[in-house]
Amino acid sequence: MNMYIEPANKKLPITILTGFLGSGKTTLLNYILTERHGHRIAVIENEFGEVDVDSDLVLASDEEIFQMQNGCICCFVDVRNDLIDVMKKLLSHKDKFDHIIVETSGLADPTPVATAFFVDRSVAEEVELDAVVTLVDAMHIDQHLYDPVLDGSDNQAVNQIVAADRILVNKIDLASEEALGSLEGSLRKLNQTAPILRSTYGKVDLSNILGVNGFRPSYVRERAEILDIDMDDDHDAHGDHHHECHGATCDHPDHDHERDHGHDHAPASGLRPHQHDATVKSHSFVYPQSFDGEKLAGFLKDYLSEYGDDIFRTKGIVSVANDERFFVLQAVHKLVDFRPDHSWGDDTRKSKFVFIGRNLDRDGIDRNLRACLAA
Ligand SMILES: Nc1nc2c(ncn2[C@@H]2O[C@H](COP(=O)(O)OP(=O)(O)OP(=O)(O)O)[C@@H](O)[C@H]2O)c(=O)[nH]1
Repeated sequence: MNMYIEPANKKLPITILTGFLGSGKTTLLNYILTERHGHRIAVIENEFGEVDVDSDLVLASDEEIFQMQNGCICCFVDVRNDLIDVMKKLLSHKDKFDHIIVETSGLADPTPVATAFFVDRSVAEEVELDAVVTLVDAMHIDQHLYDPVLDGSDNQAVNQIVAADRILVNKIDLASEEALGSLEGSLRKLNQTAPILRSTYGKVDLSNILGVNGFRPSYVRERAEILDIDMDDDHDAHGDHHHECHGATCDHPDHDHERDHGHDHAPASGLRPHQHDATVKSHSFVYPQSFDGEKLAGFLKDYLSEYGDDIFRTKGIVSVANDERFFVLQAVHKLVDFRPDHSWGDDTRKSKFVFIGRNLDRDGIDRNLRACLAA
């Protein structure tokens, strides 16, 4: 049985626009919709706390805007099902646009929203996640990141930053250079890989946040960049091209096994020091060998269905034996999307995985991954 999804011809890229309440999502969206950028965009908006689902598809110039207002998109299964229905409607006349933006409510956790696209197979085959773009209010974010009320419970402001592929620090007109520097330092501790951009009223070079997979020489690199996986051969400097990761036992100096998404930063706001999920970590694994694709797909599915509550995101670029194409892994909690992409071309074949979450068993993951290497 084929356990991974074969690629359809051309997939519609989806950008998930997230950010805490009032961070400037609608402002950015309006900027995107009025800017000439060559994309024809359909928008799905999810406002928090409104009553009705507006099932009309509203056409606004070249763009299509669809409002979902019956609850928070990340909290209610019904709303996520609505999202799939909306998506199917959009896909039924996809000739009219080439990009979809989903604006989540300010209290949403973007990961369940991203997950929703993988749930429905017919939708999953037609769309792909371009990027999770998280807006940060340069002036107010501290009070949410260090919210003492949330001590010990889920903090959506933190989750939004952790899940980001691009972070846009907005409202820089309201913050000093010093405060921005310190904020960016805090953001870096939460998310070590997403590029951090700055804006006022959402004005940003849109090529940095939309269609970020376009126009790069190496397709492998491009996909890796979207997934924020560093595919650079760190080991060149050491003449160690074939270094294998041994998880916890690996002592390679350049190896990025454990990125600490936890943080005990001193709050700029003067609130008492607060620990956000010091338990959230990321581990990466790199292997020069190719994998048995079926085995790996089976392992990922089983492992994430068992531990996916704690594992927020899993990403990877994978070399599969006897297949010219590199495979892209993108999982959100328990839902796994693992599929072939383009040919490796001139790029060196190697596999790299990133696991982000709590209570990660690095040795166990390493052992299990190794068991899926091609014979
Ligand atoms: N000074 C300043 N104000 C901004 C900037 N960007 C947005 N705003 C203002 O911030 C407020 C909130 O912006 P929105 O775009 O509505 O924020 P949002 O993220 O969509 O808010 P929610 O829908 O509540 O989640 C509005 O009054 C904007 O005009 C900025 O760069 N500088």
